[in-house]
Amino acid sequence: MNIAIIRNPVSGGRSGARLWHAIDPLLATHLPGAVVRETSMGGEAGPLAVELVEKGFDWIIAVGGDGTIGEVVDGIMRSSRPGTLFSFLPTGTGCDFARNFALPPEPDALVRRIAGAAVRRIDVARIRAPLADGRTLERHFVNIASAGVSGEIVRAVNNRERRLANGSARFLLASIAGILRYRPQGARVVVDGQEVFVGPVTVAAIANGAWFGGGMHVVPFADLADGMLDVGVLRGAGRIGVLGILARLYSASHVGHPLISFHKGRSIEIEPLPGEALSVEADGEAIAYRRLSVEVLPAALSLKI
Ligand SMILES: Nc1ncnc2c1ncn2[C@@H]1O[C@H](COP(=O)(O)OP(=O)(O)OP(=O)(O)O)[C@@H](O)[C@H]1O
Repeated sequence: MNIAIIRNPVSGGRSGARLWHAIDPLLATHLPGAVVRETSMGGEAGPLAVELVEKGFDWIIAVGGDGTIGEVVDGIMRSSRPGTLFSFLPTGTGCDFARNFALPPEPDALVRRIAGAAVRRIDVARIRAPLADGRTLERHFVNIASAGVSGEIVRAVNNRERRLANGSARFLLASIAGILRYRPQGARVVVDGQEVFVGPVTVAAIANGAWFGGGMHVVPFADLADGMLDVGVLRGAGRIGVLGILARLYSASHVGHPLISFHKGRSIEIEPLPGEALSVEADGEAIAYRRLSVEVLPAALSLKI
């Protein structure tokens, strides 16, 4: 099998680099012949995945965080062979997608696990945004896309010049700061053509996986392989109330809170009401879209993990 590894060398900072140095010498034994390509800047992993698939590689392994995983999945989905095998070795900061799988933390066990894993099909989500010139912008995500304060938090977390902490602590600090600054925006949420909410929103998340924000179990019912997307909507609320809910997200004890509703569907729209603005992120990366128009692609990804 032709194996290509796409590595983001800056993912996870120093601990990501340490993990990679432990993984690298194991490749020759467990993934013989694997070609390693490193990104040299942000946004390169997706086009690199397309290039490698078109060159004939039939198994692409992402090494990085959620952003890199999402970009590589997007590349595979855009390629002419979207059924190409995909795996990942999580070396990122938040590693929220990896939380959906019980992966061993030790490098040797991790590489063995990937090498010997069976292939399973999981769902992928596709965002579509119409452009003024009539074209449609498309991007896939595999874990969660969201709109609201989470979009602002992701922008702060990914700002490499202003980092106060590492790992999940960085998400928590950015979340507290983001919530204290945020004013809920008016939005409309539509699930399979039915309007499920209109009004001020703090966060609306469209989930394929169950975790975001460095360990927040935000949509705990989300199932990667059910052919559906789960939606969690946290309505506009006072800052202290939202900080209280933030504390509950890690243990999923926010479920049942009167300000939160959950929905399930195949096609989801989250759009700002006139005069309002939503910050949007997908797989932990800020994206320039102002609304989310998402559909599920059931069993689209051949995941070997
Ligand atoms: N060579 C590079 N130099 C600088 N930035 C890069 C490079 N390669 C990728 N990037 C960018 O690095 C960012 C972070 O990547 P990634 O999500 O993989 O790691 P992370 O942020 O540490 O982990 P997580 O998303 O799990 O919290 C992405 O925006 C990606 O586009």
